[in-house]
Amino acid sequence: MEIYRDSTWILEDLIKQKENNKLVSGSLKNIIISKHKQFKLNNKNLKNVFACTIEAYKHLDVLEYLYENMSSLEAALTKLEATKGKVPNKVTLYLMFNDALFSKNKRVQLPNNHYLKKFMDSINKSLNKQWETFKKINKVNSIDEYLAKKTGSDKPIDQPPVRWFRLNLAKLKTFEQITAVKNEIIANFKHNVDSWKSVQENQDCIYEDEFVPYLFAVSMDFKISRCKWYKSGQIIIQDRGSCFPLEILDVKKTDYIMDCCAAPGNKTSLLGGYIYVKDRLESVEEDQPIYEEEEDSIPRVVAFEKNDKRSEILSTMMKNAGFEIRKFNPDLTVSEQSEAYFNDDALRIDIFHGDFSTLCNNERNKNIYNSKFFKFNKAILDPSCSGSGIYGRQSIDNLNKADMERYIEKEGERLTKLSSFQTSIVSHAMKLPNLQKLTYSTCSVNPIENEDVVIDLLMKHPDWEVIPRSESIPTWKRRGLESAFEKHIDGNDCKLKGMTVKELMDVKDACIRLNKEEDGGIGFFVCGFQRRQQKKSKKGKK
Ligand SMILES: C[S@@+](CC[C@H](N)C(=O)[O-])C[C@H]1O[C@@H](n2cnc3c(N)ncnc32)[C@H](O)[C@@H]1O
Repeated sequence: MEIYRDSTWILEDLIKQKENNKLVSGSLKNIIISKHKQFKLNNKNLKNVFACTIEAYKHLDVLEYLYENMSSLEAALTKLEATKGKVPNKVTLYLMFNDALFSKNKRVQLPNNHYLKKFMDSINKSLNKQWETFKKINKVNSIDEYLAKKTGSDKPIDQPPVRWFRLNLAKLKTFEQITAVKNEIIANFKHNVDSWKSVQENQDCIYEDEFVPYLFAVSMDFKISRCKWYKSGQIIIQDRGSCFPLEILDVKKTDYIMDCCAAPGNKTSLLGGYIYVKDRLESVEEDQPIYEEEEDSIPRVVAFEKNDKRSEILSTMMKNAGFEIRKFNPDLTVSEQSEAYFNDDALRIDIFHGDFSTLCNNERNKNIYNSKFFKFNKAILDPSCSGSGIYGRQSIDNLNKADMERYIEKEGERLTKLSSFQTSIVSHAMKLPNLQKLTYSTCSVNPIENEDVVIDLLMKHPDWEVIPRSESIPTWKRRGLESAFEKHIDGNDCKLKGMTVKELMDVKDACIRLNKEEDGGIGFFVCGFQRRQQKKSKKGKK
């Protein structure tokens, strides 16, 4: 009964959101997990509660119809109240109806002698009869057909076409080790193919990416989490697009880099691997350590995260990935430090549990900027976004879209807010005097969060320009969305202040898009920016 009780709380909350005209956003899985935590529910039931709630939520209108139209229900409930003195509420009934009609074994999850199981058995016939009527009215043969008809989607599967993983350079201490693990992984597959599409249906194939070093794609059926390299932390699951910002940032040994919106930390750990390793890989002797002693103990990578829980996740992820961490609170006290943080050969990452946009905003924060942060010359900005490029949202998006008018209105408001937040956080970074290069990225496919933000930033910050295509993964074909730039052109003129049509098209070319599925993974957007070189004055030239 605990499963139905917990699922009832969560489903009631989701229904309330819907009734209050709030669109449910994010993946349904994450919503349910967070509600599970919010209500402090029994973790052992999470999997069942998840399945039970998600299915009932998807079928809500059908369950409402059955509840309203089953003529014998009222009498059966009255009888139950007379004998037991209690009746399940409407939402619990929805959940039990859903299990009885649409679960795999078409059974409610209760022991045979439970009074509610007996109650459900007593109404089972009329429930099925009402469901038959519903199918007839809607001219469908199954619940899946009904959902497909309602949402206009014929795609029941919402998962990436392949799995991507990369070597974790922080755990591979010599070039020899890197090569050995890479070769061992490849040898585990029968075929080393030259396109990610070839691995899709074939568990025997592996693809080594041509754009990101040490990144591989394998079939979705290959269980990465079961293999020894994953268990030992030598490989990390990371989508292709998510690795692109670091390729554009062109990490050098002399860099000091901020990851301004870091949790859960996929890009931070990739960055950590690159900054301590990458530019030494080519020249290093086979059996020599790839890490050199640092000249000082000033952190080279700092990661900001303002959310409490996500900041915890970030620290755990960094430790698991092999980094020594030091963690600061918003009041700038050290809250946690790995024992080996100050060891000479430690790969250090500093984590700031605080709001990046307050950096340098007041006297106290200026002090930090003027000390440790003074050296930071590059930044990654991967702020919160609508997540419209990620997987696991299809059912929730389709449900929202079924109510199209409300969807368009609410989604429009939400995207406008997100877009102005995204512009403001990158704007803040652009004002930090020592920053020379940064990347802006989202896992959204909406131009308002992507190309529009890029244009907005260029208009607000004439001292910054985009990193040109020639330095931004030039061979990647899919660049900025045509329509997002065309709207700024009037005949032969660019409507944007101080920009020619040619310059605008160069901006389009500097942007990179990865289309969901078509490019092998999540939908992703990234654009690099650099501070314009100061033109030398005539006096200086002389
Ligand atoms: C899209 S996620 C980052 C994903 C991460 N870059 C990765 O690759 O794993 C955005 C993160 O930025 C955090 N965030 C949003 N605004 C922030 C701010 N002003 N300061 C610091 N972190 C912020 C959010 O809490 C969220 O964890």
